[in-house]
Amino acid sequence: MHMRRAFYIGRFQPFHLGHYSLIKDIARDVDEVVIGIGSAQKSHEPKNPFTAGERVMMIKHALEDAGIKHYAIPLEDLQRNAVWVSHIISMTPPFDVVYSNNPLVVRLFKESGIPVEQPPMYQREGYSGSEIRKRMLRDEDWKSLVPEAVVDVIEEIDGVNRLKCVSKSDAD
Ligand SMILES: Nc1ncnc2c1ncn2[C@@H]1O[C@H](COP(=O)(O)OP(=O)(O)OP(=O)(O)O)[C@@H](O)[C@H]1O
Ligand SMILES: NC(=O)c1ccc[n+]([C@@H]2O[C@H](COP(=O)(O)O)[C@@H](O)[C@H]2O)c1
Repeated sequence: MHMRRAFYIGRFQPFHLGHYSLIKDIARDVDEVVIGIGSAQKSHEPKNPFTAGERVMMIKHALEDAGIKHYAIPLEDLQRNAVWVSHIISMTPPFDVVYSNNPLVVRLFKESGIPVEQPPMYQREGYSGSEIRKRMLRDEDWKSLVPEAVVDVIEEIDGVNRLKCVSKSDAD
């Protein structure tokens, strides 16, 4: 029997409850979820504090707790948007459908003839990587916006202090 798989990409800086809720929805429609960890080459920057491997840990532990079958694959950016979809396909398990709200991602996959679903956003005021990084810098509550497993990973890697350190010279 053909396994149905969906592809979903984000930077996951960090993986938050908006991503988590959406992946739980996607997992109801397909057998397995292929998660692309975008901009995998980036870390130690105000907008991208965490490494690809740390983001793999966040996703693995959060989704393991929920029993969701998935693959989390780090994917580096390319200078050439026109060949980006081929790059993604070359690095991932085969998938039948893409879920995204990023206009460029939607456009590139549609132009390649791959079906795209554009799901609604969950509580975008709080469930947003930018908002969570801002709260980390200000010592405001951010732990309620991410799965518990992600709090553990960020504490293990001293993530908040790293973000504060890399944000000192370069306002973002
Ligand atoms: N609150 C949310 N609910 C549902 N989907 C979300 C939510 N936030 C982001 N997404 C989806 O996740 C993908 C982007 O992931 P990304 O890690 O860039 O999240 P982000 O919160 O937008 O990050 P940042 O604020 O750092 O740019 C997009 O497809 C986007 O639609
Ligand atoms: N040419 C490229 O490398 C290319 C094109 C489109 C999206 N992407 C990546 O896909 C991810 C999209 O995720 P966001 O929705 O979080 O922006 C980002 O990491 C972005 O850099 C890369």
